[in-house]
Order: sequence, then C-alpha cells, then structure tokens
Amino acid sequence: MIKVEHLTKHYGHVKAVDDISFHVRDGEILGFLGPNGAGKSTTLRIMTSYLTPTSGNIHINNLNVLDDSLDIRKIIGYLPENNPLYPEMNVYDFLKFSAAARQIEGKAFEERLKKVSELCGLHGVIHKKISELSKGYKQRTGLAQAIFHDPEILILDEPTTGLDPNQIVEIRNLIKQLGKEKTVVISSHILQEIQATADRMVIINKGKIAADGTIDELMSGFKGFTRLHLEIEGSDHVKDLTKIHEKVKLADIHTSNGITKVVIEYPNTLDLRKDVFQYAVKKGWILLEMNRHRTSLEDMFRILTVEEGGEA
Ligand SMILES: Nc1ncnc2c1ncn2[C@@H]1O[C@H](COP(=O)(O)OP(=O)(O)OP(=O)(O)O)[C@@H](O)[C@H]1O
Repeated sequence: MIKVEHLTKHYGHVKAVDDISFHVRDGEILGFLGPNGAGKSTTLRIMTSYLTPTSGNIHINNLNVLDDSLDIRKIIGYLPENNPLYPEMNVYDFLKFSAAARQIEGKAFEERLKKVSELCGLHGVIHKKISELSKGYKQRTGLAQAIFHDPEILILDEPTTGLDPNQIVEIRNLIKQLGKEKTVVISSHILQEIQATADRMVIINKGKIAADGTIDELMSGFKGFTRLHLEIEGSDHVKDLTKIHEKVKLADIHTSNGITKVVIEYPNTLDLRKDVFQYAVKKGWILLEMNRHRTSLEDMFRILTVEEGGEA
C-alpha cells in the first residue's frame, strides 16, 4: 500500500505539488492523470525517493520516503519520463551495468536476464546498440531495467509518450502483463492512456487533486450534460429554444444561407429531443438535423482540469 499524505513540493516560488493525499492499493494499476506541468513527475520522483518533499510524507508498506529512501529504492522499479539509457551500450551491457548497481551479478544476473528479456520481448535485440533501437524497443529496455530487481512496485512516468500507435499498444500490453504481479503507478496527460491500462485513476491539476476513483465512479459522480446540435431552416427565432425547459442553455448559434446551426446544452438527466422536435413542428421550422452528444470522460477531464485553472 502506498499512502501519499499531505504532500507539498515547492521549487522556489513554484508550488509544484500542493497538499495532496491519495493511496495506491496493493496489486492495482493506478493511473495518475494530469495536464502538462500538473505535478505528476514531481510526485512520482518523491514516491521513488529521488526528491524530498517540502512537507508531507509518503508511506510505502512500513517505510517512508523521509527516513527509508534506500530501502524504498529496493522495492520500487522506476521508469522516468525521459527514459535515460546509454545509447552507446548494447542492451545486454546496459542491463548488466544497471543490475551491477543493485548487486545483481554472475549467475543471478544471467537467470534474471532470461526472465526479464522474455517478459519484455528483448531476445532479438539483446546485442544491439541502444542508439540503433526503435523508440518502442528503447522503452522495453527501460522497462527491463526498471523490473530487473523484481520490485513489488513499478512507477512509470509517461511510458508511452513519443511512441507510434503500434508501439503504444505493445507497451500497454506489457504494462498490463506486469500489473498482474505488481502494483503499478502510471502517469499520463492522455486520458485514453489511463483508461486503457488503469483500474483506478487520480487526476491532478495545478498541484492539487481534482478527482480520485474508478472510471465508473468518476462518471457517475460527474453530473454530465448533453449537447444537442441542430440545423434549422428558415427561422429568425431559434434562440426561443431555451424556452423549452428552464435548464436549456444556448451554447452556440450561427446562421448562414438561411440555415441556422444551433447547439443547446442541458443536464444528462433530461432527454429533450422529443420536446425539441415538437417545438419545431409547432413553430413551423424545418428541422434538417438533430445530433446528440453526451459528455464523455474526455469532457470530464477537460472540465475538471480547466475549472481548476489548468491548460488541459
Ligand atoms: N526542477 C525544477 N525546478 C523548478 N520548477 C520545476 C522543476 N521541476 C518541475 N518544475 C515545475 O513544477 C511544476 C510541476 O512540474 P512536473 O514536472 O511535476 O509536472 P508534470 O505533471 O509531470 O508535467 P509534465 O508532464 O509536463 O512533465 C511545473 O510548473 C514545472 O515547471
């Protein structure tokens, strides 16, 4: 269990993380979602004990990042955002070098290498120079380094950034595979990324927690709205649509060549399509198109982060 408690981190005048608390349960894949600059990397670097907090603490099992940084690094595997590798080394030498830093050598190294390269699909490239690998294989090498000491917790900072769509799917599958045995925290600024891999998510914005829960919980807790897109021919009074119901708002209206394109908005708890149709008939309008768009999780993410003043 990872417990983040009232964590705050200042860089000079910049409050990168502002009194956040959340937890990660054993065995779950937690998505840590937020726009650029939200404070994700800072939180993850404190979690991995590479950075000290200004205040607050993170407990991992019976350890905490203030007092037990060396022990914490033993139980955590970390893939930082920029995946630092040594491009001049080949994959084998790089893994041997990283393993030696953790005192995994000789027979123990060879045994672990067999398992890790199988899991990360590195067999075909093990003697290739890192600089010659595709971005996807570089990421696999970074993941192999992160799991080499068989940590119980894996912290992955934006692991699919910069990959092509096929590589993204491969790395997601690998993360899900690793998540069967380990507790995983994966950060991203892309909602679909978190939806595709995580069991639960914590949304951070401007250093504060904006939401925390499973995707279903967040959706049901979020009072979404419907956007009804309409095209109406031959009316000057389309704005009157707001009279249908007190909750209807005019989101957009635009007329050209005698056709008015209008978007109305109302809570998801209502379905006003019939009312709109009947109103149009009553007014003698010709309704050319009606298209319903209900707020999705993407909208929710945008709203949560924008309302908090972010730049989603
Ligand atoms: N070493 C540093 N010195 C000063 N400010 C920093 C430093 N590292 C991060 N920041 C600032 O702290 C805030 C949070 O940054 P952080 O990297 O944690 O966010 P992030 O959510 O990981 O974003 P990104 O995905 O863009 O890396 C930002 O305003 C950033 O500019």
